[in-house]
Amino acid sequence: MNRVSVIMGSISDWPTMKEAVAILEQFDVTVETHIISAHRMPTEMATYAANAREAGVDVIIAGAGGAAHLPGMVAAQTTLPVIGVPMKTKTLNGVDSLLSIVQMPAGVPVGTVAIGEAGAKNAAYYALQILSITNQTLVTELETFREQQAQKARESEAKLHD
Ligand SMILES: Nc1c(C(=O)O)ncn1[C@@H]1O[C@H](COP(=O)(O)O)[C@@H](O)[C@H]1O
Repeated sequence: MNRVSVIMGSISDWPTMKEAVAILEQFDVTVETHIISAHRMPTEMATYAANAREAGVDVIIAGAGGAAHLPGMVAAQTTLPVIGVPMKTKTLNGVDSLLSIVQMPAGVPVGTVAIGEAGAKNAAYYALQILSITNQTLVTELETFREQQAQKARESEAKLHD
């Protein structure tokens, strides 16, 4: 079974990152969650990232806020796909997190999504789409999800003209 790792710099990121976990759990994948900070737990972070592929992880979703170095530092130590989720912050509205995550040097990519909960949700869908390259069940499930989403939009369109 496919495995997605959802990691975050602090427990204070959980209200955002749980949105990603909730979506992943609706699909046929195993999810693991960890608090791992590049700043506060540099040794554990390096060990985790370096061993993730061998441990059976397929995709890493990493959320962090402010000086959000976690996604980039994890990406530096693995060739697994890393998706970065910038936390919304009180001081700079998450622009600090976004810029810290997105501006990686060439050769060490972090696939960066939008700030906050919408970003966390899209990180989950993006991880599922990556996994669907080799998982036909996920292809079918994602197509069903897209159709349900379209149906809801059509219904709201119809309500607008009631
Ligand atoms: N950006 C990082 C990293 C890191 O990048 O290693 N470790 C913690 N943090 C961030 O600090 C913010 C405040 O954390 P606290 O609420 O624990 O003070 C969180 O959004 C976390 O992701």
